[in-house]
Amino acid sequence: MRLHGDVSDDEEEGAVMDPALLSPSSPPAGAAAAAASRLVVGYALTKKKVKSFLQPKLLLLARKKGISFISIDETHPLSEQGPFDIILHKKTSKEWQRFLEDYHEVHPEVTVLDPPNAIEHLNNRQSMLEEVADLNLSSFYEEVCTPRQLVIMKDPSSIPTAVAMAGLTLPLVAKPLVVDGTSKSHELSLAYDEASLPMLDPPLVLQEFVNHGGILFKVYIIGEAIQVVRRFSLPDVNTYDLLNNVGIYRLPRVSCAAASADHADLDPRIAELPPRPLLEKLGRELRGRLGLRLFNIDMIRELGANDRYYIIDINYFPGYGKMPGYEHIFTDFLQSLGQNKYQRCLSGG
Ligand SMILES: O=P(O)(O)O[C@H]1[C@H](O)[C@@H](OP(=O)(O)O)[C@H](OP(=O)(O)O)[C@@H](OP(=O)(O)O)[C@H]1O
Ligand SMILES: Nc1ncnc2c1ncn2[C@@H]1O[C@H](COP(=O)(O)OP(=O)(O)O)[C@@H](O)[C@H]1O
Ligand SMILES: [Mg+2]
Ligand SMILES: [Mg+2]
Repeated sequence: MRLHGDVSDDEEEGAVMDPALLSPSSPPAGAAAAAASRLVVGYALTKKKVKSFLQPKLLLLARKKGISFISIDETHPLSEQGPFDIILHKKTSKEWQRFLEDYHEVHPEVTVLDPPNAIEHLNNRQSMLEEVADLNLSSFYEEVCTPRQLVIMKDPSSIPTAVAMAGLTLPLVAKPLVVDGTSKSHELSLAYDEASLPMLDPPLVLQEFVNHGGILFKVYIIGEAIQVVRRFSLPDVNTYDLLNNVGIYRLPRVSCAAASADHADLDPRIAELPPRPLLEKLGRELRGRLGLRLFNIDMIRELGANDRYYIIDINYFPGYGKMPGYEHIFTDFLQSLGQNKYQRCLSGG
């Protein structure tokens, strides 16, 4: 929280936009930005994430609200950069984790979004869903669960026996166990028959495929704010498909931003968004249990069981840039963190 050198909103409104602020690839110089802002946000994000997240509309609005973004140089000590009020990051290396944790020990006043060990929980497709499995969100009206799944660490030849012993029903979605930001970790396949299972490549999770009318709900969480969008997903698998398909099918990358189904002409029973109170409860519970403030949930609703929802994926710091109005929600969130910190400062806490 900058207590000196503040610039009022009125002054900011009239200010001429520095072109450097409009280009995500050339963030403002640290000291200059810090001097003009009340909230300094350092970021350590991949190039791809910088491009999708730090869009001109976010930078413009942030600037108006007295928030500046500064790129962190990971090769230099963090204490020699900034000073930061908030650090945003999505980097999976152990070195970065240690670097950040060491810095946070010395600078507990800096808000780190989010703690590296909490993020790590989402980098593995088994641990990411554990908290959901422990949730007791099912009510008289709805049920929230995860598909049954099995982890295979090695020895592909043992998969058919392991699947039979776990009582999993085919078809199965095979997903790489570790999610590390590479496109390989998103290479999924669908296994139709038991005999082909040894062709899979562990370590992976095998998850029961759930028919859901081909529509997925992406639920974005930013602190306490929740936004949900519809995306096209995989088509349902029927008995005919099951009887006539054998082998392992590589799945295309589905449910990405280009697959928006928000304006599609859909059967209302399939298109209907999950009820708001359910999403709020889910967001609140998962925020607390995961210890994270920035994530999204991929959710599907079982076809023919209109009140049963399955959570199939949770992503840290997802593609917020494709979420309608994200610039407002995100800057409001950053401001609220700044406010809380300022109040704690005033009360000597
Ligand atoms: O695992 P899934 O469910 O696919 O979620 C992905 C990841 O979060 C991607 O980020 P990352 O590549 O950092 O893992 C993100 O890409 P961007 O960060 O480029 O936006 C995608 O945004 P969409 O493209 O909006 O789906 C988001 O859908
Ligand atoms: N168990 C499942 N049943 C039906 N469809 C699924 C299942 N798991 C994944 N999918 C489909 O595959 C897509 C990608 O799977 P997901 O687990 O979200 O992996 P990623 O992390 O690569 O996004 C989902 O968005 C959904 O369309
Ligand atoms: Mg997903
Ligand atoms: Mg994912």
